[in-house]
Amino acid sequence: MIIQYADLLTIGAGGGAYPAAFRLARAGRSVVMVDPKGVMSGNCLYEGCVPSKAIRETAEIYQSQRRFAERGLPGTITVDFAKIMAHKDSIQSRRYQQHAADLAATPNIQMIQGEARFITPHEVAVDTADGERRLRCAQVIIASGSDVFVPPVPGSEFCLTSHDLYKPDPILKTLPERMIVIGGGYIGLETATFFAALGTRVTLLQRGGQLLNGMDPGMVAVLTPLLDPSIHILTGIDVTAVEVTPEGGRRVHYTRGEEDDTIDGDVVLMAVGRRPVIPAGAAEIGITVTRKGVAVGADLQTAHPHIYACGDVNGRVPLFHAAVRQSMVAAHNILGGNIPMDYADFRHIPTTIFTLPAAAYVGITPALAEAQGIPLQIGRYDFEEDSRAQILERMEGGIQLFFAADSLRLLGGWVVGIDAGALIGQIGTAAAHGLTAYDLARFADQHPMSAEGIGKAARSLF
Ligand SMILES: Cc1cc2nc3c(=O)[nH]c(=O)nc-3n(C[C@H](O)[C@H](O)[C@H](O)COP(=O)(O)OP(=O)(O)OC[C@H]3O[C@@H](n4cnc5c(N)ncnc54)[C@H](O)[C@@H]3O)c2cc1C
Ligand SMILES: NC(=O)c1ccc[n+]([C@@H]2O[C@H](COP(=O)([O-])OP(=O)(O)OC[C@H]3O[C@@H](n4cnc5c(N)ncnc54)[C@H](O)[C@@H]3O)[C@@H](O)[C@H]2O)c1
Repeated sequence: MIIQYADLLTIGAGGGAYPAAFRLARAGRSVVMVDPKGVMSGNCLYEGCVPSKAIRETAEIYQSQRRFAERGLPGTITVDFAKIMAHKDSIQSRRYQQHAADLAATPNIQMIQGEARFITPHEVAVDTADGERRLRCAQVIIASGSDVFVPPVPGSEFCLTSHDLYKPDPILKTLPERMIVIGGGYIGLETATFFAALGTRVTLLQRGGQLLNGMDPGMVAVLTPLLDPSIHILTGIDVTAVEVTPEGGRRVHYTRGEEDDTIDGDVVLMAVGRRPVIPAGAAEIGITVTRKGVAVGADLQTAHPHIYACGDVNGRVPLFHAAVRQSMVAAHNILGGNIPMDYADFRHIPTTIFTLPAAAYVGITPALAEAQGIPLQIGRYDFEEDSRAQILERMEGGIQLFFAADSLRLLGGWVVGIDAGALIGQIGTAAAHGLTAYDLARFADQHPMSAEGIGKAARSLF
């Protein structure tokens, strides 16, 4: 057993861990990152954001080409699924090389491939291929992230998960003719639209009455009719079993209201949520763990002020950029001697559902405003009248901005349609920094870019 000392040890090496690791290493602290993957970036690069969006962008280019077949780009592009997946894999491997170079170029920081568990609040054991290592640590950041949740449905082992689909060298090798998606959240709905765009016949089974459970029903109502009508969406579904058919396909058994029914597909994607990954020993050393994950406040400290929990593991806002910002907050508070000097702003984190088309939101939207009794003034801009949307032949959707009725301060917004993921960042920055409808209305954003719609939405109030 080797005993090593570290000023900071991170459990995990994803977005919740490495920004703090690099910040502290640059400040001269000795840092050790532990992750069974042995590489940086966690699940975002391994099986999440980057690989899924690599497939999305390819599917969108394919859609665009077909839209422009009658607008000067005749001819047929065909789908070579193996090459699409190879492109995805090559981006993952390029980014891993980039991260390895960053790591090699930074002094004071070491990566250990292994799984960490707590022995005491200041001692962590790491199980590696070569046996156990022990580290004494002044500070710890728990950033062990989240993992696919597979419900206890008989036959769920016959389903694919996002891990199987998006990991390097994924299990799915050919484009399925028929895909059944269980779950109409981020992963289920995004993946359904990517595969439908590539030519798969997709059926999506959602438990509740609304897709994208928990998101503003007004935004979901704008998005839903814009989704590919070939996607067969069934809501109010309770999946009861999955089985393999004699032909080697999959049959999903479900109940809807009083009725039992089945549906057949070539593959089934199980996408009903993720669960936090809690390192062994955490609860035993006094860290509070709830169903959502490790309990933390906006300072990211756990019950032990020298132990922080950042990213998906705390269940606050399970998105990559949220994890990165939390990691930086933890780094600042460590540098401040565990007396908080920085806090995460959980209210202004932009969220994009990268469906085709996409929807994005930030801050306070009408459903939340109503629940909190906040009167709103709403600024609207319709992409029907937008020059870039017309150029791209993508005039569906638009921008809505939500202002406090008394001060016209921007509280939030949503975008459905073109450039949603880019526009929501600009809206989020404005809301986080207290800009008003007057500020947005007077800013000369670029023409002909969709961002000029933000100023136009603000000017719709005057
Ligand atoms: C299919 C999919 C698509 C997504 N798309 C987006 C997107 O477009 N945009 C977005 O913002 N977010 C997206 N997300 C979410 C995003 O991936 C996460 O929010 C982000 O990865 C969280 O970072 P993290 O560092 O908290 O955790 P993770 O990325 O989960 O990293 C945690 C790491 O900890 C390691 N670990 C676990 N236990 C231990 C242990 N005991 N010891 C040592 N190491 C351990 C794991 O191996 C893992 O590498 C997506 C997720 C999925 C699954
Ligand atoms: N664009 C992005 O930023 C992005 C993309 C993908 C994933 N993510 C992250 O990954 C997390 C997990 O995504 P997810 O889609 O797995 O979870 P989710 O919580 O977003 O959605 C799960 C959906 O499955 C439904 N469901 C639950 N049980 C069901 C059942 N038995 N039968 C049918 N439907 C059922 C729920 O009603 C819900 O709509 C997200 O919370 C998000 O943090 C983010």
